[in-house]
Amino acid sequence: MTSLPEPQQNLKIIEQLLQQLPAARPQLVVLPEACLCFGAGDKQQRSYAELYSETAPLQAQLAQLAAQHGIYLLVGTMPIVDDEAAEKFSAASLLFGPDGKCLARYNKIHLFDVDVADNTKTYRESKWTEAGQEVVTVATEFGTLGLAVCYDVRFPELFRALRDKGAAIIALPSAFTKVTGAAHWQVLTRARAIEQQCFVVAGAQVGTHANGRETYGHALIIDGWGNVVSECDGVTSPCLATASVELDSLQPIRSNIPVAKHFARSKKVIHE
Ligand SMILES: O=C(O)CNC(=O)[C@H](CS)NC(=O)CCC(=O)C(=O)O
Repeated sequence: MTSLPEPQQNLKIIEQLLQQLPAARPQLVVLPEACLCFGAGDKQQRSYAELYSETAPLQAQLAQLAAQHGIYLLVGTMPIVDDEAAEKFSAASLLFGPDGKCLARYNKIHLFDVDVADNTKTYRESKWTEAGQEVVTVATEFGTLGLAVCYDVRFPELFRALRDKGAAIIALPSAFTKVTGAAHWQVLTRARAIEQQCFVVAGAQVGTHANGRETYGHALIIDGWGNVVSECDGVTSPCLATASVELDSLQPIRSNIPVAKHFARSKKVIHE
């Protein structure tokens, strides 16, 4: 997506995308980071933040979309507050189930306080975002889903923890910068899939946004062997990358290359 600042306009784009979904169920849809509000000023973003509640208007609309299509809908991130008076919000990833219930919330742990390599831009996400404190996995009818967001992909320890908690698929909604994306996006996402022997489903923002920011796009679905099984072209927007995958394909990879077992052993040497 090339998300706009205003949530209702983005919801319209999401509704159109969902019209194009393949018929197969169960179906997981991973939207990009900041899919409901992108390129707004900090104050404007804060003004769209909701309490985490099934009666909050945006969450109710998203729940209704998940139920209408009978899908697992992972809402990249949206601004969520736990206290109406809070200055900062969580960049929260919410999973809605096919019955419209919110099944999980993950608050982005690693915040993008970064100067991009060519010095064109500085990012200070922690100025308006509260960092997450918890590793989150969630059981679905197709196995355990692990949740991570964008810049988290540079921290393999989080992905190890998700695998330890049983993840078979890791959702990675993102909004990579054009510069870092061109250099690192595919290498990082494939590396995390290979290391943890998990599918990685990485939604992406693409194009030029309201604040002039450029994002890299190339939403990806990667299998547990590191193959790219579907990819958006980095130009078309909105765009769906879709794949039908066999979760059982992880089993031979995991038994032939037993990294989880070997890590349990080496952890003592490395961390103690
Ligand atoms: O700010 C918003 O509206 C939405 N959030 C984002 O765009 C976030 C924080 S600024 N972007 C990233 O984490 C990029 C990571 C990245 O590009 C890298 O690791 O190289």
